[in-house]
Amino acid sequence: MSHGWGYGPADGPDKWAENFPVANGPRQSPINIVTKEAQYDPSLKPLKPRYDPSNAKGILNNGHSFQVDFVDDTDSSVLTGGPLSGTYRLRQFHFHWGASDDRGSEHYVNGIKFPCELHLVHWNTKYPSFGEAADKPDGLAVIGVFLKIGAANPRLQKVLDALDSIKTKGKQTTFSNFDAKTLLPASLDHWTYEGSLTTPPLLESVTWIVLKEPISVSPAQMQRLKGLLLFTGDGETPCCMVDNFRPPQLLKGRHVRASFK
Ligand SMILES: NS(=O)(=O)c1ccc(C(=O)N2CCN(Cc3ccccc3)C2)cc1
Ligand SMILES: [Zn+2]
Repeated sequence: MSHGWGYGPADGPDKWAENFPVANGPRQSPINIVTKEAQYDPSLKPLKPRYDPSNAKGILNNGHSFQVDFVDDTDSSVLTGGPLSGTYRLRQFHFHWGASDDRGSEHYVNGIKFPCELHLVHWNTKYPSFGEAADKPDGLAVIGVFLKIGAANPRLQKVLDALDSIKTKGKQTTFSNFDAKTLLPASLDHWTYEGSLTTPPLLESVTWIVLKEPISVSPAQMQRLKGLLLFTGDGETPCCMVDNFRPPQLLKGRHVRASFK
């Protein structure tokens, strides 16, 4: 039983507004980042991700992607700086990808798509929990990292190797001692704008921080992602989980800022 939404013709992004009218709201994500229109903002502070590898908890096939979850009951894995005021705790990271390497990312840069995009999800500790933060305008902060086809990325390997044990929807397994910082590129230069979750309930609560520098992923590593069976629970007709991305949404007057010249 699907949870009502997906990425196919019957339940995909064009249908989401039927159950989630905020889909047509003023601050929806993702967007196409037009770099010439992004204004350098010298007031943006250096981005400071400080993650404790021991907070890694588990890896879950949630039916529309897979996510690595972190213990978030203390401030041991947090993000500060950049456009953020206050402290945001790391909750989970997940990916979006395509059936072929010509698509897969949610954000575009000057109309350019990447084969995959990593999202590291954080919530504002001014609220008592992720659930409380998730519908507040300053509740969440997501770091977006583009993956570009190139050399195999050894830092992805532990995550990819765990996928065989979560082949179908609802499966999860322990996933410990993982430093999410190793998934970030050398440069933390970024674009930032006010947006939303890119999946239902599409809550307009996300400060997006999209890194300019991609990380590499090899074609073989991309194949591992595409082999995931999602959207289905055990016993249902298996279908490969691919194309789990929402297309870019209207800017509606928003401004994108750049942390670099
Ligand atoms: N692609 S994205 O980065 O924008 C993104 C997608 C999903 C999530 C996420 O963890 N949830 C979406 C809703 N879900 C259920 C939920 C739970 C509590 C309150 C409200 C809703 C959790 C976070 C970021
Ligand atoms: Zn995402």
